[in-house]
Amino acid sequence: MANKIILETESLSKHWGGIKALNDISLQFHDKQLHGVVGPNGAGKSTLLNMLCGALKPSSGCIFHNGEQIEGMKPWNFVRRGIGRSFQKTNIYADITCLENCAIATQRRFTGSFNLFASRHSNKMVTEAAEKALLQVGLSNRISSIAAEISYGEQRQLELAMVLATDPCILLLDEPMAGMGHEESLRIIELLNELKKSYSIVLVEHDMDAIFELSDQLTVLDNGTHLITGTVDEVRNEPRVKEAYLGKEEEETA
Ligand SMILES: Nc1ncnc2c1ncn2[C@@H]1O[C@H](COP(=O)(O)OP(=O)(O)OP(=O)(O)O)[C@@H](O)[C@H]1O
Repeated sequence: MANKIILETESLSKHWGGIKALNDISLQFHDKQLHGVVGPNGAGKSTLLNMLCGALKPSSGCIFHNGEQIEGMKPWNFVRRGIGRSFQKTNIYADITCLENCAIATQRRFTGSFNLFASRHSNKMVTEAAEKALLQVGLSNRISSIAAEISYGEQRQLELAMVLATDPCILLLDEPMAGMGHEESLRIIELLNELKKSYSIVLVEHDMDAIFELSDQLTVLDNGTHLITGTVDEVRNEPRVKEAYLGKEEEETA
């Protein structure tokens, strides 16, 4: 039986003036699966993630989380619902420790009136959640390191830890392997293979080898339109995709 649908878009569109960044996109994201999203530059991948995390309001269409319509809600409501987002550019606070970075991320859960109840007890919970997130990404040995002083690859791992520290059930990841060397990418692939056993992951990534290895479902966007969603084999064997994207990539890398 297929895993349950945890997040869903229905005819989702985002237009800026005459630019149709995304047009009429209907997708389903399943629990404990990794759903890859690929497409050439400007296809609309980041726009999709920005709408799925509540940072951007759709021009039209709907987003459902566990069947409940959420596209009109505030971004912090998305976080509280367990929808966590990482960014293309490293988004860490450079001058403080890895633990402090994760603690700040954890506190994003406790926004608004929750701050009224800040206490030693909640501080302990925040620290424990931050430590757990660092452990999950293999950075336990960096707890007290200043973020600016760890390697670039570790900084990307730290950013993943900061998403995990918000206690998500859905991870929206925008190019977590960007700028990484081969060894560092392999570490992230291993990590995502582990994380997808517990989370629903939407992964935007230009590294095709990584996307093919990791994706349970794969969506191709092209110029704001939805070309296809299927298994990696289905997508790779689709003639339109072969010609338009993967064929080109494969030729280039052959
Ligand atoms: N704030 C904005 N105002 C106007 N146009 C925008 C804005 N943000 C994105 N766009 C346009 O929307 C389209 C989709 O952009 P988006 O960043 O989502 O693509 P992408 O697939 O993530 O590209 P890349 O792989 O280069 O990151 C592009 O034509 C882009 O120029």
